[in-house]
Amino acid sequence: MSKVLKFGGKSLASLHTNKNLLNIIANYLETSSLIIVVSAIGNTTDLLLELLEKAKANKPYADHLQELKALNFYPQINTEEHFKLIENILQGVSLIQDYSPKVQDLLLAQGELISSKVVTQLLLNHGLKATFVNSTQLIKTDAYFTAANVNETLTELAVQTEFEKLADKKLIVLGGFIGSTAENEVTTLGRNGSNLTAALIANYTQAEEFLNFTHVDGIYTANPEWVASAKRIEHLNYSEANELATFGASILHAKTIVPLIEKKIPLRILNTLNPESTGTLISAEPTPNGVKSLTVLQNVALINFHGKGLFGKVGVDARIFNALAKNNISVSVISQGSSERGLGFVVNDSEAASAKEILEYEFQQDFYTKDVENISINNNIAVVSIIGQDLKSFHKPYSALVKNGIVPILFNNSVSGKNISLVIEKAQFKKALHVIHGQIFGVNKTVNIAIVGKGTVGSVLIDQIIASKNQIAERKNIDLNIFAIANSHSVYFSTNGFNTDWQDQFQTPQTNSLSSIIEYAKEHHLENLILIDNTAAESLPNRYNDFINNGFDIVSSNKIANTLSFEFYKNLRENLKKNQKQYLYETNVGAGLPLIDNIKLLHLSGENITKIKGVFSGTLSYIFNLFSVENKPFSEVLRAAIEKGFTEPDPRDDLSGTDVARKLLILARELDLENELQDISIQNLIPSEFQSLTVQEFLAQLSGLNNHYDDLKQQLKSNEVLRYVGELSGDLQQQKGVLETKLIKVDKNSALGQLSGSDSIFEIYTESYGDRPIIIQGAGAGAHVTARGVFGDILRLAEKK
Ligand SMILES: Nc1ncnc2c1ncn2[C@@H]1O[C@H](COP(=O)(O)OP(=O)(O)O)[C@@H](O)[C@H]1O
Ligand SMILES: N[C@@H](CC(=O)OP(=O)(O)O)C(=O)O
Repeated sequence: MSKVLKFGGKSLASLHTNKNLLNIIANYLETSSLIIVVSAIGNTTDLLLELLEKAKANKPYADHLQELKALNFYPQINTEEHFKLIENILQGVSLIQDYSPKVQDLLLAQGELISSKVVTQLLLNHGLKATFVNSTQLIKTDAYFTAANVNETLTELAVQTEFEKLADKKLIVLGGFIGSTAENEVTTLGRNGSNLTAALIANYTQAEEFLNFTHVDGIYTANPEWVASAKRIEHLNYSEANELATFGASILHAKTIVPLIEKKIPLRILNTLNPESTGTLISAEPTPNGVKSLTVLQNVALINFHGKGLFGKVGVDARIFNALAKNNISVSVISQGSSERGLGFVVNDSEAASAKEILEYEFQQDFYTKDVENISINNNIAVVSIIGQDLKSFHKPYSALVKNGIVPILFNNSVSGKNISLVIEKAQFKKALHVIHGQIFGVNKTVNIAIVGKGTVGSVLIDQIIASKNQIAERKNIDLNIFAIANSHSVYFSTNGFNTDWQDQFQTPQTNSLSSIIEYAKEHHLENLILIDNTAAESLPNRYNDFINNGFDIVSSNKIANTLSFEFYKNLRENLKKNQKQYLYETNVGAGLPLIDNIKLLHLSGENITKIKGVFSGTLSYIFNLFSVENKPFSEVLRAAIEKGFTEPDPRDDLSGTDVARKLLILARELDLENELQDISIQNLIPSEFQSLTVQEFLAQLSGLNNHYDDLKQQLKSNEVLRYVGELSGDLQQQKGVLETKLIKVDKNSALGQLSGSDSIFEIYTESYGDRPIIIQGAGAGAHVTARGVFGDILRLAEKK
């Protein structure tokens, strides 16, 4: 018994330096006779096709031809006969500026004819007695040039007759991919066809094994060129491998597996360049259930057949598929959706136009009676197949896709095996692969983050994410990848994600437009997108919808979006709902304190929140905690707060009460109250004569505030302290609540009175808790706690993705 060994183009690419091919053949030859099937050397087939196209366009091609000659040069092998033919064909094509599929096949076949002669000579030179066989004589096909169908009876006969004659030869070499018609016109079996040649020879010679030497370590869970985290598969059964081949895993020709099944010949995919790898075994042995791999068909088109009048009528489908089959057009995915959508099916894009014509002819009578309305072609699609997927658990990859803005145009599960194919927009196929692969194979899912704002909170957050990245990857299987960092005028990108030295990673901004973040994500097929807004910018919230429409969730420490008009607030939420996206802003009130989520949950669970009251501002907390108990003028306390960096650059932004009012409004809207900022009664702590000063003037005159605040302090009883509070009350079942911010006197033994440092406190009164409010208290400001809070929101989103 013999073994069939097939070597792909890349395995032959550097024959002079690469000893692996010789070693592999010599090793196997010690224990078995061998039939070696070879593809054309390197990218010869692609070069030949390019030459044809150049000649057809009447462009110069001499350089290209030279490249081809160099690639196929081997001493002692006279390639003149082949190159004469190649040059003649190209001259002819240049003259008439066209070529037929028959001419294409004759030209391409020269690649495999040369390589099989070269490999024979190489083996002979190394003392291995190799015999060359011209495979165009063995593989008999129909005349469907460029993708000819093998005539199995004639081929079996030809192979067996030839191999009987060669019974005493232990090492035979032949070219894959090529054959000939009954009239001896040269044909090819379609791209990657050498695998099919090898499988047929294995069948007809009853080989014990088919070893397919390629340049990757085996079959992977997805094309490793597209999905870097794809894993090698140890074992596939025939039916899985067949689905894989049929649905586009270009590592196998679509028809490779069938000839092996009949005689149960095992196929092993191995790597010529890495002989250590055990590769992938394909055999009749059963394998565990579950998804095995993802494949893509790219050169396809979707035909939509609209014919409401015909549905329900017997025999329509048969008419469609018979008409196509008669013309040798095969259909890979079929979906008969709702009657409005008619029937959709996928064909090779090169056959789409003739498929349409054939059907228009077949159904001309039905067009006339208006039973068929329209037959259209969509070339802008790809088919992603999930091999091994059953319908039971399909909802998971499906919803992962939808969350990433990829809505399949149609899908079906194959009749031939466990496999679901999705027709999607061509531009989205790589992203779809990443999303499904991450979802199914439990390998880490990547969450791609763009951070706008690299001030105090922004930069602390970036450091925090980078520092915790590895732990999160290990514990949660989530890879947090910061792909963009921006401020109001510059955007910086990093293909592999920013890391510890992120500050040095961007010396010059790559662009200044925030839209480029969206473009970059599209171009790089990034999935699971989050935009972080760590700015205080008024303008950025207006861009949120752009990001949401393009697949981003939003996390924001910026309060603006929640405090613009209620109309804006509502529209944003409607758009989030429409796009199934989320917007988290836990840090908008109380920085890192778990406030908003708790209020949301209480409200959602039907708990009637009757009042929320508290010290919402860490800055004002610090100022009045200190001022109330220490014997210091107000200006001195305020200066201490400024020096500690607790205030905004202009402290009047804090003292005006607007920040507290915004927080109050955000909480009110969580309770479904439709208040506007203007509805809030805000006590401005700046006496009117100080309100129109410049910042510098104001800072120079702080002591002017002392009299006013001393007066207030005088009025305090011995057990009282001052607190600046926000309060939300009224009938909260109504559309609007009563919202006010004010400086009040409280008992120093009360919860509010006991507040210290720059802590915030929130008292949440509800019907069930009566007059004992839920109290949330702690550091309510500061870059570190705020960044932690934003980080918490990111993780919340990442886990749901
Ligand atoms: N699931 C998959 N596993 C491994 N490789 C795949 C897969 N799908 C597609 N490929 C592609 O198949 C290529 C190998 O097949 P091919 O080019 O025919 O090799 P060769 O020319 O060496 O025979 C790889 O470069 C890889 O990109
Ligand atoms: N040379 C042909 C046939 C083939 O199978 O090649 P490879 O084994 O290198 O994919 C092609 O490029 O399509």
